[in-house]
Amino acid sequence: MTNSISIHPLIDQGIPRSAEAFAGGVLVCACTERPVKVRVEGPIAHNHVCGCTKCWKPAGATFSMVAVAPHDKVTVLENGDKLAVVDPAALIQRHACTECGVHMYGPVEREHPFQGLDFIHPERFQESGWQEPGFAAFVSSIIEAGADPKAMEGIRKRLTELGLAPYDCLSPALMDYIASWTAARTKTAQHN
Ligand SMILES: N[C@@H](CCC(=O)N[C@@H](CSCO)C(=O)NCC(=O)O)C(=O)O
Ligand SMILES: [Zn+2]
Ligand SMILES: [Zn+2]
Repeated sequence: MTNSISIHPLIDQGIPRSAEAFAGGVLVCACTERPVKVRVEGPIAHNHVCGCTKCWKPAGATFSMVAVAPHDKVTVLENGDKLAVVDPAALIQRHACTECGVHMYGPVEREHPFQGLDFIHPERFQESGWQEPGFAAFVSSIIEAGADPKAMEGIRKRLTELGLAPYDCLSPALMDYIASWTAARTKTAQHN
């Protein structure tokens, strides 16, 4: 019974399809008092579920749900004093609410193919209609968080059933994008 495996509470019953183009919204943390609010202006991209140990997950989830938006479209609206960077050494500078733990936005500031993008968790939007996740990244990494390696076959099967192709890194399209960026940079360096 692959149905008994919880991937993420919001998608275990099937992925909600976005009706129309998502125009952006406000991400809200889980605090009942003084919640942190972050505006994302315009659409999000590359929504996916992620099995890595670093992305924020709601209680009971095996995978996080994470997407990107351009950094200049992301603005802290309220209670930004509650935010702190989880790991200053990480590529993604995850800004988390120090009270409830929800990661609100994670900019990539270093020279990297994702530089200029912020990682966000669409499920924290107070609005609905955001682009649904399209693939599953870092699937093998759930073992690092305690999943039984013997359960992996069933988990990959369930992800596939949900329409989330499982990958142990990012999707082929994103991996090709990263490799193209690296190749272009290497070429430039060789010509200098
Ligand atoms: N096995 C590690 C993998 C962590 C990892 O590399 N995570 C990816 C994906 S996060 C969203 O897709 C990544 O790019 N991380 C950069 C960063 O975290 O700064 C683990 O599980 O910890
Ligand atoms: Zn909070
Ligand atoms: Zn992740």
